[in-house]
Amino acid sequence: MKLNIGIIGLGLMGGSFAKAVKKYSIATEVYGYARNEKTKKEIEELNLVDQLVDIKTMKEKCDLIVLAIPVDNIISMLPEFLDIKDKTTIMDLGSTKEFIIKSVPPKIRKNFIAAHPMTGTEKSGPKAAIDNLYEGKTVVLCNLEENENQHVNRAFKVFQEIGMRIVAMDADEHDIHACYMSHLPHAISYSLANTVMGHEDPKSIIALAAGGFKDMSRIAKSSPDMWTDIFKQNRKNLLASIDLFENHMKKVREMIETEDYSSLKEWMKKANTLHEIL
Ligand SMILES: NC(=O)c1ccc[n+]([C@@H]2O[C@H](COP(=O)([O-])OP(=O)(O)OC[C@H]3O[C@@H](n4cnc5c(N)ncnc54)[C@H](O)[C@@H]3O)[C@@H](O)[C@H]2O)c1
Ligand SMILES: O=C(O)C(=O)C[C@]1(C(=O)O)C=C[C@H](O)C=C1
Repeated sequence: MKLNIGIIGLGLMGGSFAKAVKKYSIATEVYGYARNEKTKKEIEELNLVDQLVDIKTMKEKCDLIVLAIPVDNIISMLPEFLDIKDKTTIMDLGSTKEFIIKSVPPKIRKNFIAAHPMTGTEKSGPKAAIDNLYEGKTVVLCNLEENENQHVNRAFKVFQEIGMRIVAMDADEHDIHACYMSHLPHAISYSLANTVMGHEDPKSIIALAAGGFKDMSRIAKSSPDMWTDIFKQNRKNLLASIDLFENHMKKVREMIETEDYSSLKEWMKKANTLHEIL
């Protein structure tokens, strides 16, 4: 399958997607769209796309247009695509799905594939784009029954050819799972980073931080632009998950305070079992 592919937003996800479709010879041509001159220069220096174009040209030339920008920006850009051709597939890679799908204008709903690749890093921008980000990873596709077959088939082919496993799911269900396995961990990592920086001076952090703290705080480096939008769009689920997490913090605090070490050990043993399945 050879497609003209347009990518809007050539940061970690979009830039890595460009690399993947080139590697597997899926694209005849890869077109990119970026807003500012600094980003355009970076994209050109990194040779991420064949050509940088405007949205109008992308709509004329592309079979598949991929939105790899923060989730609120995806929603605000949707009206731009009201006049795409029937055979053009448009797809987003956003980390939330319910709000985005609800915001798709009915006229282009059949064209719009709501995708969430369950892969990434804490880095952002064109320089963060890497080879093999998608290979062997899972992509969640939501509410596919609202899409026309030609667009579903095209999305399946592209993701399969870049080596991904596909899971289909309802958007509301997706947002709950993504909350517990991605959004809550980010809220915890940001909280941990701020807690430690509020107590420890930079010199001590540099001298003493070891693997455990580095592992737990890696994702606290993630882009505030991207994550503010995600927390906003998945607010309801995130609030519920924070309540459950706080219950565990209260529980561990209580077991330590009352010196109930046998319960503490059982609680830890239960947590150990996570890695029997992961
Ligand atoms: N980072 C991850 O681990 C990860 C994983 C899965 C999904 N996602 C989702 O993928 C999307 C992109 O995330 P990313 O990590 O690639 O972010 P990123 O910051 O690395 O890249 C986004 C790029 O889009 C540009 N951009 C923003 N608004 C734009 C607009 N209106 N028009 C054109 N360009 C615009 C930014 O300048 C930036 O270069 C987000 O929706 C995010 O939720 C991210
Ligand atoms: O590995 C990382 O650094 C990530 O943050 C990737 C990660 C996550 O695992 O939470 C981040 C956002 C997603 O939408 C999907 C994946």
